[in-house]
Amino acid sequence: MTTVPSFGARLSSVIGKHGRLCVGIDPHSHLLAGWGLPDTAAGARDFSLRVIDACVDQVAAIKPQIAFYERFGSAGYVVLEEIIAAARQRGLLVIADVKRGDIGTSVQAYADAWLRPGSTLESDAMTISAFQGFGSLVEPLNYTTTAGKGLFLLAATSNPEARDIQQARLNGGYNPSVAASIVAEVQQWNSDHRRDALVGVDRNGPSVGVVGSVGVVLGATLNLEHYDINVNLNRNPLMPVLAPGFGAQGAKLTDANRIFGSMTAATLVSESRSVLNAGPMGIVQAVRERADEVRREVTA
Ligand SMILES: O=C(O)c1cc(=O)[nH]c(=O)n1[C@@H]1O[C@H](COP(=O)(O)O)[C@@H](O)[C@H]1O
Repeated sequence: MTTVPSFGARLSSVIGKHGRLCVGIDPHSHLLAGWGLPDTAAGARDFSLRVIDACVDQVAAIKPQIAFYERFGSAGYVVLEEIIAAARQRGLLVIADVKRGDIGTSVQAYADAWLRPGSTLESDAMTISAFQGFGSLVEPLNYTTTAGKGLFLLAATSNPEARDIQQARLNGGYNPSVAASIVAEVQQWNSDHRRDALVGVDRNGPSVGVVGSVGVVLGATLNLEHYDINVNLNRNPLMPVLAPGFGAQGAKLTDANRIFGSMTAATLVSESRSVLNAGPMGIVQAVRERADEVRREVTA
C-alpha cells in the first residue's frame, strides 16, 4: 500500500480548495499565432508557462494534451518535461493527456514514462484506454496504489463519432455497453482499494470526501443514459470523472449537475480553447472568471 497521499486524496483536497476546473493546455497552431508566438517548441513553452502562471492557486488541475508537443518531436518532449515539472512544483495537479493503450507489457512502459516517480515526464495522472481490456492496465493501476498516481480511463468520450463503439453492448444482447462496463470496472477497483483512497486524506482541510484514484472520462456533450451509465449510482469512494466538452465543444456549465448527477462531487470540468482563446493579455482574468463560474455553477 502507498505511503504517499493517494491521487484521490490529493484530488479531493484541491477540489475542496479551488473547485472543479481543469484547464487543458493545447498549444494549437492557431492559438500560438493568436498569442503572437511562433509555431515551434519554444512557442509552445512560452504559451504553456504563461497558462500555468495563470492557473496557480486558481484551478484544481492542468491537462497538457501531449499531441500538441509531440508534433515538435524531441524538442516538444523537452518542453513537456519542463512544463510538467514547473506546474507540479507550483502545486498544480498535472493530468497528462496521453490516451495510451496497448498490450499489458507495453502499457507498463507507458506507465513508467508518465507515472513512475523520478521519470522526467512524471505526472500526477494520465488518461488511458481500456479498449484492449481492463486487464491490460495492471501496471498503471499498480502505480495508483504504490506511488499515489491517478488514471482516467476513456469510457464515453465527447466526440460524436465514438458513439457506436462506446454504446455497443458487450457480446450483444442486454449486456452493459462498453462505456458502462468500463465505469463498473473502475467503481469496483476503487471499492476494492478503498483503504488506499484514505491514505493522506486531510481531515482538517476542505475536501469533497473520500475519492478513489482511478477515474473515467465522460464527455459533457453526451446523454449518458444512452450509454446506460447511471450517474446517480456513485459509490464510496467517489469515482473521479474527467469531463471534457464544456466551452468550445458546446456543453454548458449550467447543465453540469444534471449531466453528472451525484458523480458531480468528484468531476473535473475540463476546458481548453474556451479559456486559451483569451490570449496572453487576457489569460489571467479568463482563468479566474471561469474558475469562479465553475465554483458557482458546478456544486455537488
Ligand atoms: O481525454 C480528454 O481530455 C478528452 C476526452 C474526450 O472525450 N474529449 C476531449 O475533448 N478530450 C480532450 O479535451 C480537450 C478538449 O479541448 P477543448 O474542446 O478545446 O476544450 C482536448 O485536448 C481533447 O483531446
